[in-house]
Amino acid sequence: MISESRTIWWDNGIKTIDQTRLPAEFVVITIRSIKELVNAITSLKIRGAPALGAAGGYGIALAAMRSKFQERDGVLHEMEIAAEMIKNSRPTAVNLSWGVDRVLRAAQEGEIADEVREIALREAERIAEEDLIINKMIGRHGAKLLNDGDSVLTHCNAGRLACVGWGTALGVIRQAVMDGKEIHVYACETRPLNQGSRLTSWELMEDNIDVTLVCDSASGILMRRGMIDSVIVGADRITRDAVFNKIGTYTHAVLAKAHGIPFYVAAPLSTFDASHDESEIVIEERDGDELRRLGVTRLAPDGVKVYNPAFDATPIDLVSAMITEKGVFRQPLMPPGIL
Ligand SMILES: CSC[C@@H](O)[C@@H](O)C(=O)COP(=O)(O)O
Repeated sequence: MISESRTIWWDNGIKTIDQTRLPAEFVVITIRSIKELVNAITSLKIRGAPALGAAGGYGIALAAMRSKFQERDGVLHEMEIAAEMIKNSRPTAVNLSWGVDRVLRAAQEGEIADEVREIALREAERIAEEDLIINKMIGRHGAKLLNDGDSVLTHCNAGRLACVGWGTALGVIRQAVMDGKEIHVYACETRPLNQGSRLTSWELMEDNIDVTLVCDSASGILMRRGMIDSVIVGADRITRDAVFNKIGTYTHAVLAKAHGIPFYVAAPLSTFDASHDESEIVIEERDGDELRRLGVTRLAPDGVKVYNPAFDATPIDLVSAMITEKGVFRQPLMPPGIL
């Protein structure tokens, strides 16, 4: 049975699965303040571009609901302050600011405070509901690229946990399996925070999809031995010239090119940012302790210098096709209306 349940929803606050506790524990948390939301985003309790889009939208609704102001402008002002805090919590994934701005823009239409609140929550719900529908469309378009018996390599977690449901890269795989194809997935562990081992392998096993966990640097041997038919990853932002995704994605893309293996990027149109080039995008750098330690276990000498970028940029000429809700795009790679 393939899971269609939602990973983020509204119920007197933002409800979501705490992804830092998987796979050991499945815990649903309730976020009731902007401070808690920013903490949940920076600590990766909520993560993955489309899930961040929904969280950003719900965050603005939360700011509206919690505002004590009786006047429209007071509520909107508090929402704008919250918007800045939320957007600054993770700079690379464009969906976060996209979700925040979309709800903020819609709420401007409200003429009185209560109407602002009502519109904000309605728009946030719309983003979440649309995400599920869009991911299903991505899945249906992308599944046509996979053949019965294929082995697919994926990196990080671009599954239902990273979205409101279904997933982008994993949504393509889910759909292919639902279509009756036998698909085998190699999930890269995704150092340093192990989204591949903790989340992707858990999620696929829950759905009885055949998955083998490999360390990130095993992709070369797998490709050289002819064990990979295609690579499918998600994206945090797609500029005119590059795909930003979890650190390590670029390495798989270069290897795929060298071995003549298709490298696919599955993402909604909301992840495309055609107004920028690679050079203009800030890549989030995270705390060095993510490499120095694993929980309480020391992995490196205390104080060793660490460079810990959370994402890398893959030049788009390494991408074989973009899989979006509007279809699969090869030449040109950018969907119509994006540029
Ligand atoms: C559909 S999710 C696409 C990306 O957001 C995903 O591949 C990724 O890189 C997530 O990084 P993370 O740091 O775990 O938020």
